[in-house]
Amino acid sequence: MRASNEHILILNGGSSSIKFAVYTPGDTMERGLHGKIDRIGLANTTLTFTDSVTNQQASCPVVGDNYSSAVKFLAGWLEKQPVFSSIRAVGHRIVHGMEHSEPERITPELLDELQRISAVDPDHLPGEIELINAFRSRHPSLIQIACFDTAFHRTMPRVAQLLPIPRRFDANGIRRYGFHGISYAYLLEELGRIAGEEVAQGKIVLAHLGSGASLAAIREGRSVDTSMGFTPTAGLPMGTRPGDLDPGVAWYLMQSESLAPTQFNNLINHESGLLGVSETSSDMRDLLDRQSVDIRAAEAVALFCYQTRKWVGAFSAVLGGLETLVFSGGIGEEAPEIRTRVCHGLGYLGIELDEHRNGLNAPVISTDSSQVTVRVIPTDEEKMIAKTVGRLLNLN
Ligand SMILES: Nc1ncnc2c1ncn2[C@@H]1O[C@H](COP(=O)(O)OP(=O)(O)O)[C@@H](O)[C@H]1O
Ligand SMILES: CC(=O)OP(=O)(O)O
Ligand SMILES: [Mg+2]
Repeated sequence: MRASNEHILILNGGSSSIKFAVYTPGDTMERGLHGKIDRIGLANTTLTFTDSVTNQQASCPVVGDNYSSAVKFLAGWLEKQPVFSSIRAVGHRIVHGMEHSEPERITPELLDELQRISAVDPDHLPGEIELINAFRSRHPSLIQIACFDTAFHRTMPRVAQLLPIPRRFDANGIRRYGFHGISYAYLLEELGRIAGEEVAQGKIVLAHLGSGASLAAIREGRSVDTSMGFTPTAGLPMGTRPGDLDPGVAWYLMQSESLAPTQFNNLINHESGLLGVSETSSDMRDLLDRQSVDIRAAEAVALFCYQTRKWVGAFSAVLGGLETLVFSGGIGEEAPEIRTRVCHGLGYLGIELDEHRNGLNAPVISTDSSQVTVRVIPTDEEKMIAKTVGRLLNLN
């Protein structure tokens, strides 16, 4: 039998942030100390956390200006927290897992493999590997578990995975994988809990609209397609990533601007999307504030809404109809104007928003007579990982 004071630490290593949360395993999966380091690589990198006892927020400056220093700082800071001595396992969000379809205990072999494939997602994997190594070297007895963002989409039919490039590349694993799978798994579970299993087995589009943004088409509880592909730069425009880009643009820029591969990688991970088009910010809040006075901000917002609407339409075709549309992620959960503009003109699909409900970020934002139920469900990747780790270690 497990000791009642055991805890699980969850780490979600993003491209410019690291989120963390401590959970008590069990039916309720109670969250204790949690927080994040954000603005990694920028000035004023800060660790903010919520004290689980007082429920008060505090913050401290992070020493150093890159991902490695943020990882070291976080590991050192967590070790000093009283709860750390009762941490039994660490669960990691690993954004790219290629063929891995299940969560796995992190072994030296798995680490080697992640290292080998880290070039496929240079924006997430190297940082996530550093996080694993930091805890492995400082606390070798801690169990570490990898939960892959790609795993949820392993059910996609072959036609949704194939890339239309020479066949030999597919043999090397160069195909569409899709991401945000931990979030999608959580949203689907929540949908079943809130609306019932019959709804969760229906024709669903899940829209995870955060700094990274994607949509997934779900039927009978399984992913049948998603907007991201071989890497998280594909699909719709995001904070700093372009989404789908005419492949000829890559070659043209390499010629005309003498862009080196690393510069191109930087362009598609850090300089494009909302930031690239607006020339001011990757943050949707800033752009919504500025759109009436700055045409560049207005165009960035319009492009985001237009492309997201296109993906909803495409996925309704993939599913042969649509019954439920779910908005999630920072933008999906908090921006009524974006939801209105995404749904604009989708009446032909049976989508009818109730603007009052939408303005309140209500759980259901469609009208009672809408054929498609449109919902807002806050996602919780950390909780989903905690549940998985608890289940794997028989702690729940
Ligand atoms: N009230 C809001 N209105 C519009 N956009 C918002 C609001 N709150 C958060 N966002 C946007 O959500 C995005 C971040 O989403 P989030 O899911 O937190 O991202 P991450 O991928 O970093 O976890 C940012 O573009 C931010 O501007
Ligand atoms: C997959 C992905 O884009 O993740 P994030 O939104 O955390 O950057
Ligand atoms: Mg995210």
